[in-house]
Amino acid sequence: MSSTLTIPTIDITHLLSPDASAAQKQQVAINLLNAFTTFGVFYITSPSHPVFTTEKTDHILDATKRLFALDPAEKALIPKIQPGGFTRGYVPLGGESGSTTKELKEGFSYGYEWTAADLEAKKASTGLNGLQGPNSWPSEETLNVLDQGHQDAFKSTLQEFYLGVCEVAKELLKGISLALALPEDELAKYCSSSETISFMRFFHYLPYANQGNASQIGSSAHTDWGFLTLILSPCKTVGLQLFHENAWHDVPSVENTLVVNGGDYLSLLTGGKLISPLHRVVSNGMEERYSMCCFYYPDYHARIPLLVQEEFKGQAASGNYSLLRDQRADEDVTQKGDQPDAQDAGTVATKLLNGDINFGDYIVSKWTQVYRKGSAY
Ligand SMILES: O=C(O)CCC(=O)C(=O)O
Ligand SMILES: [Fe+2]
Repeated sequence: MSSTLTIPTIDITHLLSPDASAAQKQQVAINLLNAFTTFGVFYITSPSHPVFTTEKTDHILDATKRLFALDPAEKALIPKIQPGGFTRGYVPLGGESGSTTKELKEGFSYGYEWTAADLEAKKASTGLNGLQGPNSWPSEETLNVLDQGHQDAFKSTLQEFYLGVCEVAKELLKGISLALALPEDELAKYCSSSETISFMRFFHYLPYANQGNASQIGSSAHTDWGFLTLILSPCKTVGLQLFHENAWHDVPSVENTLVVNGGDYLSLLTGGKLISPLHRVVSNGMEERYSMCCFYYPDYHARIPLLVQEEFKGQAASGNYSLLRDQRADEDVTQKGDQPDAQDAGTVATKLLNGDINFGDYIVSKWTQVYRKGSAY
């Protein structure tokens, strides 16, 4: 059973506007704090920003549908994601999971588009970190198929959308900093190159009824690992659900908004004050669902100290974050005591908060836990 909660929609225009007064920004911060401490999930909007317009949403949904509607043989030619945190390319059905449940979804993962010159310059200077690199686009031939008869080219539509969502995330950081009684640019200090390691995932959740599979799970119950997740959810069909007060609740699609949820790292840094919510995706059996999820990270080398003074009980104290749990598949867990990186949640939390490990190195090690070779179910 699930029901719908009244999850707030927060207009963040005052965070985006250079003319907004301190009082106006503070009001947005209060709304963010309420939503973050009650649910950990909320909707944001700002009519003045292109990401929230019906026109752009329609273009993105159309591009997403075109991609997943490709001929299976053509789809199979798109490079597949590889293990490790740097995930770019096609995610086949069953290619990745946070649990042993077969998740009925396929995906496509992309991020920052480097120019060839910038990529070479970066390699020659500091080198690429473990979350940076070129995208894995479909071949030119497939891109031509995707673009046929459409005004907006597939690749540029996706690139523009990714940068737009990263921009919104960065502005949102101002409101979150204020919500934590910090200077408005505090969190942005740790996110100067976020867009080069954050990434977007387009998901296509398959209706289970015609898959010969009774599982309703599109994405198993989990918390997100990072900082902020921003989701465009343009399909009216049931899908995203939030676990709140011991029950699952639908997080329905709301036009011209993005769904935002906090990630484990942000929650950990606030001693659990900002909730990293447990959520999942279910299918109603008959209808497809598409979503576009941006996983917004702080800088790879970020070592962020605890951001709050007060002690909070609850989520942080329980250590119940996916980020801190060993999620290797059950079959591997029997051996995990032998693994050099097996550590309990409390130890990992302390290391992250003390700055003994940086965000990026830890995330890279986490990603290897959810990768499945091919469709190994
Ligand atoms: O598709 C969605 O709405 C959410 C997916 C999700 O929670 C995830 O991939 O972490
Ligand atoms: Fe998630």
